[in-house]
Amino acid sequence: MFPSVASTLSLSLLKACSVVLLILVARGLVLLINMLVVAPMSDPLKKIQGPDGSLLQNHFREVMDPSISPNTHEKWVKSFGKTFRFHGFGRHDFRLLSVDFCVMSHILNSPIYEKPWQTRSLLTNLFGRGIFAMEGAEHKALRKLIAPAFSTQSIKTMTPIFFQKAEELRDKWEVFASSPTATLVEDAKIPPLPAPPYFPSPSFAEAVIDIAHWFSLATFDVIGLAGFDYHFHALQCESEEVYLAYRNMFRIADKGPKLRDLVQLYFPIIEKIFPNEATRITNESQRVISEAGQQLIQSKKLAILAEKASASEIKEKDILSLLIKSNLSADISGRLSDADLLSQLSTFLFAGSDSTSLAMSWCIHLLSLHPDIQDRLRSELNSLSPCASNSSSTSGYSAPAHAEAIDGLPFLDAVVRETLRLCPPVHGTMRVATRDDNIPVSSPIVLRNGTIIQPGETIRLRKGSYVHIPIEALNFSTDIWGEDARKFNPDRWSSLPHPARVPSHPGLANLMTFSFGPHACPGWKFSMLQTKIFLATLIPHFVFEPAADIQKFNAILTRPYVCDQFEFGARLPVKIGRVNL
Ligand code: HEM
Repeated sequence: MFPSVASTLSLSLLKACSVVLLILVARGLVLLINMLVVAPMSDPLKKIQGPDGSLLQNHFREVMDPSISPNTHEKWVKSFGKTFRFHGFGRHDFRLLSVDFCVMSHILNSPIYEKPWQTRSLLTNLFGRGIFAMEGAEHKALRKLIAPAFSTQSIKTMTPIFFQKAEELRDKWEVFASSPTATLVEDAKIPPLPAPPYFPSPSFAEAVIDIAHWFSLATFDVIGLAGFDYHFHALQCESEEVYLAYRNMFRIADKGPKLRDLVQLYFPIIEKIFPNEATRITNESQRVISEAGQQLIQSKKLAILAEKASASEIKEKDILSLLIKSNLSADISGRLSDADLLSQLSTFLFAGSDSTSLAMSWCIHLLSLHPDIQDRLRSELNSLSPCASNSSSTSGYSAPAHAEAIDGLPFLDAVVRETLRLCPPVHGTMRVATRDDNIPVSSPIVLRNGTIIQPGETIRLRKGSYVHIPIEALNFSTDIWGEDARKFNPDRWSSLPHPARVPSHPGLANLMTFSFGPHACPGWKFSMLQTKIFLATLIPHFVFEPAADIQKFNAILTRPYVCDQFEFGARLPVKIGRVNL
């Protein structure tokens, strides 16, 4: 009797399971059909022109790969106008792309648009839940909190740090430039480059250095000191633990997301159950960063509490101090936990160092390709004051005053802006609509059915639609910058064409490099001044020539690679020689 009850029970259970499974499969099918067929039919973006593709074709590469994106964007703008759609994960997935500033301004300033959860999740996996992952009131409060660290006054107080690190780097490079047998990089883990093509030049010793590597060390030290009042000494000790942890983590991230990474975004459990080599390296790097960060937070907390106890005025304006101070004073409910503080620290370490180091690397690269511009810049810097051109240290004169003089040099300013325009370290970003919206356009759009949307009228976007913010494409737009938009021409900044002069956002004319709106880069002034001070310290001492063909690769940031040597990772070798003083 019992076996038959048991078998009846198990039969019922089996039936119940089958029904549940059937319901799940049916529901999945309905969702799939809705996603692939029904929803796209009523998507307003379907009406807009854009490149077509086969069923599962995507246009991610055309949109985001800097080796083809400039030509593709230009071709699409010619064919479809300034605002069009492309395909994400297949023909059903319509996404908006626009080089119309009116459209971009609306999207970047409206609270309707947020970073997609996929972007936030990817960044959270690397840095924890820092500012990059925040939206709404929480994000606004944090921006307010850190604002004093990025004020003009605060940045002025950081200039001695910029000079100190620029001079340390100059002294390191002196050794290479005066030794014809200098090695490319001291880090033995990076395989040496094959012999570079020879560029005959009587002024040159045969030293070739990887400037991307060196700027990366120097800017890491700068953000440590300026952002957290902590000295990593990465420039002096390239095997500095936290720095290496970062580099290792980015050697993985720089390869770009693989299919497995995309699947893991939707099913994070896979990473936990089947960790691969990349996961293990990332976890180990995060462990090192976390340990160092926790120590830093604790000692900073103690220092601030001690200052509080002695009733002396707390003067520190570095990012970490500001976060901790506000934490100690805010009501308990609004306080950041130590884990939150750690995520912010990790985020700023990345945001503040890598992007600026890339800006400097691209700048030297462009100057090496344009010796005439390099010479003009050197002349301007030499005319400034002896401090800029000789090897004396910054001690003995006021760094902020000297920084102000450097900041005011017109050609240096033009060279830095032009580099940031032509080689934006952030190639593009993404937003998603959290509600239905109507977006105003300033340039006409011809819909697929021939209807024309006139300037001042709007296009409709549905909740959940993705928008690509094409930073590089806007920087390369011939409508904004003129016919020679893809040329390195710093002189354009002394007579900008009208569309580039009327800023659609505050900041650097219509340069998109730092984005704009509530998520715009808070570090742009910090980065510009730091770059200028480094150039003012290095250019009067060294001459640079190209050492290899370089290409851009974009994964989170746009980094330089030696053509056909992708496997060696990001690097930018240049020939370096001493200027005969
Ligand atoms: C050349 C150097 C830099 C470039 C090109 C750059 C570019 C950008 C861009 C494009 C964004 C907006 C991303 C988005 O909306 O999706 C951004 C955000 C941000 N940047 Fe920068 N950045 C640079 C330097 C810095 C520096 C030096 C710092 C800090 C010291 C910094 C801190 C941040 C932070 C915290 C955010 C997030 C802002 C938010 O979400 O509210 N950046 N940056």
